[in-house]
Amino acid sequence: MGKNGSERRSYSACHADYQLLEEVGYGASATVFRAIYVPTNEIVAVKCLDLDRCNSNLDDIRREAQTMSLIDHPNVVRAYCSFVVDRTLWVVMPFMAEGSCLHLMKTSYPDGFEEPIIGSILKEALKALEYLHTHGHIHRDVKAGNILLDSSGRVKLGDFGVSACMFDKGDRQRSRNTFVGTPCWMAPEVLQPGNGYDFKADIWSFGITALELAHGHAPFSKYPPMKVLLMTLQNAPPGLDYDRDRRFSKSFKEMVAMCLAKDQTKRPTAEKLLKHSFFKHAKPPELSLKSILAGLPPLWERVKALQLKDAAQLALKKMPSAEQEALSLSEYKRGVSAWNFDIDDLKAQASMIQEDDDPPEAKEDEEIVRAFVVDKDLSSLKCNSGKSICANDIACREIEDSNGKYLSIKDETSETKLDKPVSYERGDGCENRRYVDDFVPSTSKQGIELNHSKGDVGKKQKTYSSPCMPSSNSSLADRGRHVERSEVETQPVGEKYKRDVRRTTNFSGPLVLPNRASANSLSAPIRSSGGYGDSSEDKSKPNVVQIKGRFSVTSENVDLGKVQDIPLGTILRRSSQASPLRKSASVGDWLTAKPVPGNQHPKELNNSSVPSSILMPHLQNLFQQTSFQQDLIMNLLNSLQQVDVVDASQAGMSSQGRNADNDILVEAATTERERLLLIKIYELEARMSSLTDELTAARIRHNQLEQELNAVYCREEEDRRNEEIEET
Ligand SMILES: Nc1ncnc2c1ncn2[C@@H]1O[C@H](COP(=O)(O)OP(=O)(O)OP(=O)(O)O)[C@@H](O)[C@H]1O
Repeated sequence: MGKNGSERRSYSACHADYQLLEEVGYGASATVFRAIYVPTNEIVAVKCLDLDRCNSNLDDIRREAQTMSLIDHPNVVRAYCSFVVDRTLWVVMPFMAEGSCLHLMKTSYPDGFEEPIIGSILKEALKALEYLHTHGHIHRDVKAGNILLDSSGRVKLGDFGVSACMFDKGDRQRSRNTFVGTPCWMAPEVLQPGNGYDFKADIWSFGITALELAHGHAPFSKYPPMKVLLMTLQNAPPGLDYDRDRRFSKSFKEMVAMCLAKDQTKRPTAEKLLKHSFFKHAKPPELSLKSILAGLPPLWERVKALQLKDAAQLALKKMPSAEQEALSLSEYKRGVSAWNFDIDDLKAQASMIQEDDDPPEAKEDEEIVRAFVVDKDLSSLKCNSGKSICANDIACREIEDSNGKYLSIKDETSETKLDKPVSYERGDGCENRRYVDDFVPSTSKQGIELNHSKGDVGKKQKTYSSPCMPSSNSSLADRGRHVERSEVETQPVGEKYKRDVRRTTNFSGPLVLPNRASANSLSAPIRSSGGYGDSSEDKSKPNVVQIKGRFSVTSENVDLGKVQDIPLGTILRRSSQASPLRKSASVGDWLTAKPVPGNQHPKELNNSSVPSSILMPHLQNLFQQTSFQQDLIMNLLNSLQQVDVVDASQAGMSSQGRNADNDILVEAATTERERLLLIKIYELEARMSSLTDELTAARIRHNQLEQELNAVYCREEEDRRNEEIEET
């Protein structure tokens, strides 16, 4: 028995004992399946994480898995066991049949929940945080997507445990220079240089989650990552508006405001927050959530419908940039927490934002999809005629409708014949508000195609984002990332989760650019070689610069040898061009943050009274944060410079020669960007070196003065003594 009274069964660590059924969730780093634990016939959830994407070694992961299996609280999803299958980590956990609060909002409550529901959900999540914090853990990824509900309405905080600690040590990156985390939910101190962060970062995320549950989306969720980061640092904290959010009580507003204090020391602990009046009258979720869970279709059907909706949205947009927007939007709203700092991606996302506009309401995608009609009732979809799929089963997995036809997302070639709206009836007779929206475009050439022949399964390997895909040039890995979801669906499940867990989570073509050699090189503005390197280079291990926890950054080694060739005059010229970055105080400060070997303060380093075991983690932490900030700046720098280059090109070019010229331009911009980055680094180092020189000179001067002072003092002493002798 566990401490909270739950029975502690043992689960085998043999993958053949788990029969994977439907996909019920996908996140930035994993795909989650409903599964049967064959020895007891129990339904469980199996989360499959791609080990290739984390830097921890297996021993570390195993050790952490053991520790984490000791987590025992009714509001925390426990990892029953975990084991490695090929290059995938399987984490077995209880199946939360109603999925996440995010799922629920996306499918049925796009504008958020009523206050009593929010109170019930948040109270349980807060109990989980209290438990984790008092046991010395920080969750680091609190958000609606990680608050899970079971069929009885019980609430548990998920995504903690092996996967979390795995990424504490490693990182959740999927490419170099990829900053990973959940920007909308991230506390300012997580982004702020110097001070580090603690469990209060969870309280901030908890406050953001409260807003998410109240509005159906997190604040700033419409903005691209970079903007979210800057807004979090520079703006007043988000909150419940006294006018716009009149439907919410004063105590709710007050509770949110307490959590979202920018100064972490001013935020309450979970324990204290639980005593807030807002939670006093919160009903047990088993009672209050009953009404909102009644009559929903099974989780996997909802997930499938959401996936199709995402696909439909994507298909509607034909231009690459438009695709990027659509996906960025859907990824944000879905709450997927990984993204990259790819400049083109950021630009595409930024292109849909007008600086001074009010943040658009989170309805855009719903409106797009409202114009769609669909051929088949999605509720009739089933997986492979209802057959379950075992890990070892090579049977093809298809999305089948009741007539044995299957649905696949098809590229430009298919004629879409979609005429019947989807709707689900709730048990109480009310039509589900949201499922009617999960349609597929009738007007788009890209869309859902009804294929009458099963023989075609697997042949159709189209991409969601063909317009921006250089299919002939891209590597297998690259193509893999672009392969449409339907293709993924037609693969055997065992293959799918073993080979590319992340691919299912990220079918976002826009995040990948042409000419990139592999998925690993999604965003590599800091490169020592020209252009985007080849795939072999991409496979080389990135230089990982981590911030503790999920908020991590990777950076590639910079070939400083190249820097030596750059004339100093250029450096100085370039540095003034790069100055806009200094506009932001917080960003500007970061520019000087790069530690230069040999320039550490001697007093601190030589302080032998502080044991190195204590000092080292602090230094590492500092180093990691500093590196992160550097990457951030460099990405900002790239983004600004690239925008300039592209703007210039667009202004001066005829449309005919534009494509070819654009290629040259992009290449030139890339090389130029790298050069500028190297220059920037060199400039920082040169500055540091000159400061060191100044310091040394000052020290020497100081010593000289000290000697002179001593000499004067000695002389005075001697004079005094002589005088005394004379007097006596
Ligand atoms: N035990 C479970 N039972 C049912 N569904 C689950 C379970 N665990 C996770 N899910 C679903 O799978 C989704 C993705 O899971 P999870 O958040 O753990 O993946 P992730 O890759 O860590 O995602 P992210 O990094 O975006 O948080 C969840 O949002 C949830 O909807």
